[in-house]
Amino acid sequence: MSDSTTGAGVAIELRGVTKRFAGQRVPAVDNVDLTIPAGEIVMLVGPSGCGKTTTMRMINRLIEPTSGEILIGGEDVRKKEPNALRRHIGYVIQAGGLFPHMSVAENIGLVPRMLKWGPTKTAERVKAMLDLVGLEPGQYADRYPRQLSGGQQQRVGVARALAADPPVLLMDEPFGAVDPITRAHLQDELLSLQDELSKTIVFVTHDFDEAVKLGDRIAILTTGSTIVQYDEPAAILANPANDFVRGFIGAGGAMKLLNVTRLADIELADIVVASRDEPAEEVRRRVARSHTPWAVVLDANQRPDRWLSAETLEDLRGEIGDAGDKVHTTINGRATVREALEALLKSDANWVPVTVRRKYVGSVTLETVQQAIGRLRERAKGLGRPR
Ligand SMILES: Nc1ncnc2c1ncn2[C@@H]1O[C@H](COP(=O)(O)OP(=O)(O)OP(=O)(O)O)[C@@H](O)[C@H]1O
Repeated sequence: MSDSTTGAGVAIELRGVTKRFAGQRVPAVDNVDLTIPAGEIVMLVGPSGCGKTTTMRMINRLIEPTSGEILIGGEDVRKKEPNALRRHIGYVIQAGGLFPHMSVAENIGLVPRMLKWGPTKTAERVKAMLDLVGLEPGQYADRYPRQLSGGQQQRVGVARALAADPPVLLMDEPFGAVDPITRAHLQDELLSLQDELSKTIVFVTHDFDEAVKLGDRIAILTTGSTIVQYDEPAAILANPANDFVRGFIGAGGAMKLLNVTRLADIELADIVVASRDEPAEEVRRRVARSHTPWAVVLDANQRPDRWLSAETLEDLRGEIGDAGDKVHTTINGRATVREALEALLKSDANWVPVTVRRKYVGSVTLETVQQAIGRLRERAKGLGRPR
């Protein structure tokens, strides 16, 4: 990692990392191996005192490991002077960790100033960062942290961490001190920021649901930062390694799995598709051979327009035309299986057409949802290898 390192994320690797604090019988972090891929959000989840914070703080050398090595972008962090290292690693802690005697602008401009960016470039950057985190610069730049709400302080904390465009962001329970609604907003904002920025983010949390929502991967840790399971959220939900992980997932694991699975990623029901200018006879024959006693009629732009039951088809002669009932509900392929389930339960029909860029791609039924869960479980068994 050179001094000029900024921008998109780089991989972080922990190799046999141990931290033994003076006077402690057992190490706080015990021989941990962990690879954090570039540009991903990795969540460290585990009970209080298991060593999450210690693990994270060794990455930016706020704590020095007793043994083992930590590589960022392939370079050993010990080769860098700690302060220089930290200028290229954003760090966000609970309540933002802002300096109370500095204004918002001074807090955000801290690292750019240390990097000797000059007043004009720093001021521009402060403004851009406030915009990025949704705070009006004219209104907030000159305030002091005590004049901000908890959520606003947290946003400033994120803005400060991102100011020098570091490739790596360490976030230690950053949203722990705000109310649940603000917390959900901040989580959504972090995800949309990450869509733009692709940083490598290590994020400590107690909250498994937060881990599922934000993480590309989740590391579930126990005493000594020992990794019990490290995988994608869907794989952990579908196939928890043991009772300890099951305990973390808590109640409703199957529903949480539906929350992280998109319709575009599951096999949809193959309902008979018809067009307006087709002879009803043809469609009737296809429906008779299919599993579902109805057909979906697409318009000229491949959008789901109407649907025809087998009974309606029975009496229909000639072209389909305007026959059948209007399709009222459709769902986008980016929606989660849980949202589809809700749409199914709300609608009168027992199926909902799925669209991608407004074109019909398949349908979702209760059976589709059930099969998807089965397949996710199967796939997770294959994915659930230790990494
Ligand atoms: N400076 C220190 N000196 C001695 N022991 C320490 C020090 N810092 C942490 N520890 C111990 O190391 C262990 C791991 O602490 P750490 O703060 O990393 O856990 P954590 O998982 O982040 O906990 P929490 O979720 O409660 O923040 C704990 O047993 C803690 O008491």
